Amino acid sequence: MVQLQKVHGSQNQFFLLDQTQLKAPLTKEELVNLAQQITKRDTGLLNGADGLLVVSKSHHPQVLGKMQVINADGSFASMCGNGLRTVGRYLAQKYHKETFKVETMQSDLRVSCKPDWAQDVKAVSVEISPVSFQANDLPFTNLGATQLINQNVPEFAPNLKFSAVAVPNPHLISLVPNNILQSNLLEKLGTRLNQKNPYFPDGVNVSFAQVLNAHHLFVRTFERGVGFTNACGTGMSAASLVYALTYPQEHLFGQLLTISNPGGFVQTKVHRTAHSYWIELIGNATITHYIDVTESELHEKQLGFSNFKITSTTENEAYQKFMATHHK
Ligand SMILES: N[C@H](CCC[C@H](N)C(=O)O)C(=O)O
Repeated sequence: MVQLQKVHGSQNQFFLLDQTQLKAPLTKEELVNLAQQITKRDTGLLNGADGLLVVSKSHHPQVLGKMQVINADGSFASMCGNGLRTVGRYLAQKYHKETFKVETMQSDLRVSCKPDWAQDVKAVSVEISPVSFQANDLPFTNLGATQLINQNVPEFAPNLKFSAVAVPNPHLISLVPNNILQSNLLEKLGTRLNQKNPYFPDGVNVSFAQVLNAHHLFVRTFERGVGFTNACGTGMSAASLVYALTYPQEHLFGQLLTISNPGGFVQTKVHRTAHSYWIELIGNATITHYIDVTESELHEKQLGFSNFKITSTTENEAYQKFMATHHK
């Protein structure tokens, strides 16, 4: 038997599969097929999810495992902030370690377990990096510049300023007033920039961030390869960086920020390095279900989930209870 987990970070939901359990790891095609089917909100497993996190062996020193991220549409992503917290918790429990690195597409990232936020609400801190504002690192084109930091882009929306940053997956960020946050502009722009368009050939995660007070943002994200999610870890991290750069007089680097989202909240800390930046993302890593299935079923083309044996945890109730009393 093979055990999968259904997990969430700030209610950004994923299935997590540790491939090292398998005699024959799934091929790339089988992983994409599994991700596309299991995440479907109607016919998928447990009302679906936003993506599939695949854990496999890393050959890098001091690295406990490798994380691959597959969006609900089957596209691969170079990074997933909420997902990395749940993978971090998984590897911490598997190897009885508190602080270690996880290999991701572009770099080995630091992960450290934090004191529980509440009974049955585990918390993990992860490193979000590398960070780049260069057009060819997103990529973006046809915006008249090789960097986009707090610029007007009338083609996207009148009167808003936009920033484009790779962390390293691609993000388009705008700090907006509440009425814009509540409008359908984010859905229209997110949809448009994730279909064939002259600006983001590989698509882009689009986030609108509202400044609630000096150390508190609300961030909503339309994700590449998924659509709206309850939270986007890399989106909230990118928004924190853009916010710190936009208000240098607030001296926000190194300050603990609270980032609320439709699924709850996380904390971020933006760090400046000699040549760039990195962001610390701290938040819950919740396991809602354990799922036992035979290895052969995972290799099947047409997955039926009826034989998947589900065991629910009580962690989601604990998370909801914590958010009800702490949601900022
Ligand atoms: N949709 C993203 C990947 C998932 C990122 C998000 N769920 C997070 O927590 O960072 C992309 O295609 O770049």
